[in-house]
Amino acid sequence: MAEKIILKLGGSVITDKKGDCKVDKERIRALANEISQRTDVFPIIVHGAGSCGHPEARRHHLDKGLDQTNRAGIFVTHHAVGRLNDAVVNALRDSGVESVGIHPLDACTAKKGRLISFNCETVELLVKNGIVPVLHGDVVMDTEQGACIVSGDQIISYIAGKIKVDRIGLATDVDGVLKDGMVIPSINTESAGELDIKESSNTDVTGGMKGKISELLSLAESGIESSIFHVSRTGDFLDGRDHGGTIVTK
Ligand SMILES: Nc1ncnc2c1ncn2[C@@H]1O[C@H](COP(=O)(O)OP(=O)(O)OP(=O)(O)O)[C@@H](O)[C@H]1O
Ligand SMILES: C=C(C)CCOP(=O)(O)O
Repeated sequence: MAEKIILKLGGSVITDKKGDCKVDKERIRALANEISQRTDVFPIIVHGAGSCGHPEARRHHLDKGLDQTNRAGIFVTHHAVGRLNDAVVNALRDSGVESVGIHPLDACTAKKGRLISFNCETVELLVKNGIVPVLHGDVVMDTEQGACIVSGDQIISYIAGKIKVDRIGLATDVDGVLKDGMVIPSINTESAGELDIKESSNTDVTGGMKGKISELLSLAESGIESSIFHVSRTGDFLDGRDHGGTIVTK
């Protein structure tokens, strides 16, 4: 039976973070092609927003919640990341991988920026029927602050707590978690405290690498490991080979 995995495609690798919603179609096509060549793994895909969501969310200060002045930001931000989601789904389907987009705005609610509900049964049934669910970071309605931005990393942490998967991998634009330019092969809560993990050099409302590590460390604390690696090593991760990146562990 195929291994069930969660694969995150970082927003930085599927968009040009310098442009305003500039989808990197070539990169997405190449990743879809990599995925289509594997029969031993079945992925649940989660992607970030990159330049299709972060600039919009920042402009409408949605990370600070909703008020009378920024309600238009819901549509604008969701629409931008929705365009990116369509591009990922279309590329997968063009490569022969049957897939469909699942949008957190429609499926989830949050409280103070943290997910409190997400019916994962739809994701499970899609997987059971051989259809790849493609989720993403999104604007989500929030019981306390009106709305918030939920990162793809938080989505991973939530669904991995509900759906049993064999492996979790995050493809990004750096080789892993770095210290003095070198990849740290493995980190846990204790060792991460000693590292200088910063946000992101691009517009990012969800904490960049710092936010990512914090989500993955809480997942690791519950016994679920994950890997961060450079996007060029995605094939290695899919095949279960050494990916040269960082393993986030307990
Ligand atoms: N210690 C560190 N090691 C590696 N990268 C770091 C570190 N500190 C900060 N960073 C920054 O984090 C960035 C990666 O995080 P970023 O959130 O941009 O990734 P992403 O894969 O695009 O994810 P997302 O889709 O959530 O935006 C790197 O490009 C780098 O600039
Ligand atoms: C900015 C939006 C809409 C989602 C952010 O998700 P991330 O790129 O995974 O942090």
